[in-house]
Amino acid sequence: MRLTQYLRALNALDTQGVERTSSGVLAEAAGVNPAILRKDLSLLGSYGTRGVGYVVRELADHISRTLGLDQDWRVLIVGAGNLGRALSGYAGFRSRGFHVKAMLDSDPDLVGHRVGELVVRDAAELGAVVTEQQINIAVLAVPGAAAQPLVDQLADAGVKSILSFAPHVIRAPRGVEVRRVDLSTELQILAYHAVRNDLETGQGPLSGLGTEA
Ligand SMILES: NC(=O)c1ccc[n+]([C@@H]2O[C@H](COP(=O)([O-])OP(=O)(O)OC[C@H]3O[C@@H](n4cnc5c(N)ncnc54)[C@H](O)[C@@H]3O)[C@@H](O)[C@H]2O)c1
Repeated sequence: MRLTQYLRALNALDTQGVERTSSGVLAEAAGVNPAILRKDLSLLGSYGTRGVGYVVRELADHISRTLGLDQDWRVLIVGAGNLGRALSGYAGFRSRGFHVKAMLDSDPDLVGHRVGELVVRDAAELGAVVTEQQINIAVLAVPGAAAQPLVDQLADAGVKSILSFAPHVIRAPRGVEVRRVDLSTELQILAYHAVRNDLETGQGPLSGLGTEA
């Protein structure tokens, strides 16, 4: 999504103390074509001023509002294993408006244990926790086979946005947005590009194979 790329670039400029920027600079920082950026921003109703450009903070706030990032997002993490614990401790969520409010696990040995500021609760309490903590986003950090039943339970409890790290394909219930993050696939894509690149530049272990089919 290009708006998130613009926002990341604007936040980086803001952190560097840059107050105004041009479409060319912003497009380069976001890694997109300047004409596309200008079109996207004009669709948002945000026109840069000729000779002045865009006011960095103002535009970042405008994009944040458009993306719903000015809201208070209350996050539930399901799965208090390696990944769930790592995610719950990530400070970058809070600074972007995502507040981890609860963590669940089905393992009785983990229930009741403290992870940072949270106490792991029993997965059987899912519905009650969603209501009590007014959860609007859930993150699944559970084994693949556990993901679909949890998505269905979360949907029944009223959660409409779910991010799953589980490797299984998930059927999203009606009205629920499920996004999957699959690091293994991303790594495979990266490996594929690295091999292609080596073949094309004549470097690397497979270079002797050439690029012809
Ligand atoms: N997508 C990625 O990039 C990526 C990267 C690492 C791990 N993963 C995936 O994330 C998941 C978690 O990985 P991990 O290393 O943290 O595993 P882990 O085994 O350390 O943790 C999984 C936790 O889920 C709990 N759990 C199992 N079923 C549950 C249920 N029904 N309700 C609540 N909790 C339940 C387990 O008790 C365990 O504590 C796995 O599916 C793994 O394949 C994905």
